[in-house]
Amino acid sequence: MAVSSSRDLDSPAAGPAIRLRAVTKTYRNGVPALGPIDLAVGRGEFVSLLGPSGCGKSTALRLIAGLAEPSSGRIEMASQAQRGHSIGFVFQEPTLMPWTSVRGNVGLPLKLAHAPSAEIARRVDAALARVELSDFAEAYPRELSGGMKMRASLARALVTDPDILLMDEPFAALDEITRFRLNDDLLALWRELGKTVLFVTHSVFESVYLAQRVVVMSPRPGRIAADFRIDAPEPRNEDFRTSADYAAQCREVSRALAETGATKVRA
Ligand SMILES: Nc1ncnc2c1ncn2[C@@H]1O[C@H](COP(=O)(O)OP(=O)(O)OP(=O)(O)O)[C@@H](O)[C@H]1O
Repeated sequence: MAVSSSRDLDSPAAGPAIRLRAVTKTYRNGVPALGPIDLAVGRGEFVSLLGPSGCGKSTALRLIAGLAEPSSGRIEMASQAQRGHSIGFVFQEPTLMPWTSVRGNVGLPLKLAHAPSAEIARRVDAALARVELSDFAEAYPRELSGGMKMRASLARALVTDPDILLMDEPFAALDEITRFRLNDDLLALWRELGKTVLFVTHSVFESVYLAQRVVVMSPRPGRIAADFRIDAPEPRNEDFRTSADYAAQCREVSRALAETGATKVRA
């Protein structure tokens, strides 16, 4: 089969931040992990990819980040993001280097880009302030709570001022109180910074709370089963989380997820 895969420049002025056209991914071992999927994420939009374990959500993020190539189809990015600097990636594990401080970890992408040390210091300070971790700049990862480690990881993704933030179940391993707090802080950052966010999660509740659009994926190979626009007052807060409207939208998204067969027990 002819394979056409590319990460082309879209029109720089208009168009979405990210566009996937008939993208598929089959791994070398023959596992068809994803697609075909078509997806457009608008500039400044907050979109959540929701789907069962193994449906290809992380694969989709890795393809968008350029960490892997699609087997077929095309991925088009807005011009800034094409240069790679303009994508920030936050993983489920904070993946901090244990031998250096929070400051050293957060500054790593700038150090790798050979930025001058004064600029690194300035941008690291700004990123740490954004995630409320300024007081822990000199601490080592082992001295941080799970939530603080995730804040450091988020600061590291923000330090290059990317246009696009790709987040792969970043809060899944955290306790619920910490997760709610980070949800609110992430929304505040998104409102302030206007970045395009693509946020992968297993959680219906988290996706409806955070996203403007929830894209529901079917089991592997993941395809788009439903695409919901979430209707919520701004800013979203505890009132929304406890509202009948939130509960109703969660039910609707849950139903769509169940209709994909995702919640059936598989042999
Ligand atoms: N490098 C790889 N080589 C072979 N198969 C892979 C590779 N990476 C992922 N897979 C397989 O591709 C499928 C999709 O994996 P992926 O991690 O993208 O799913 P996911 O939806 O993110 O899952 P989870 O929610 O559990 O993290 C799975 O069946 C997985 O085992």
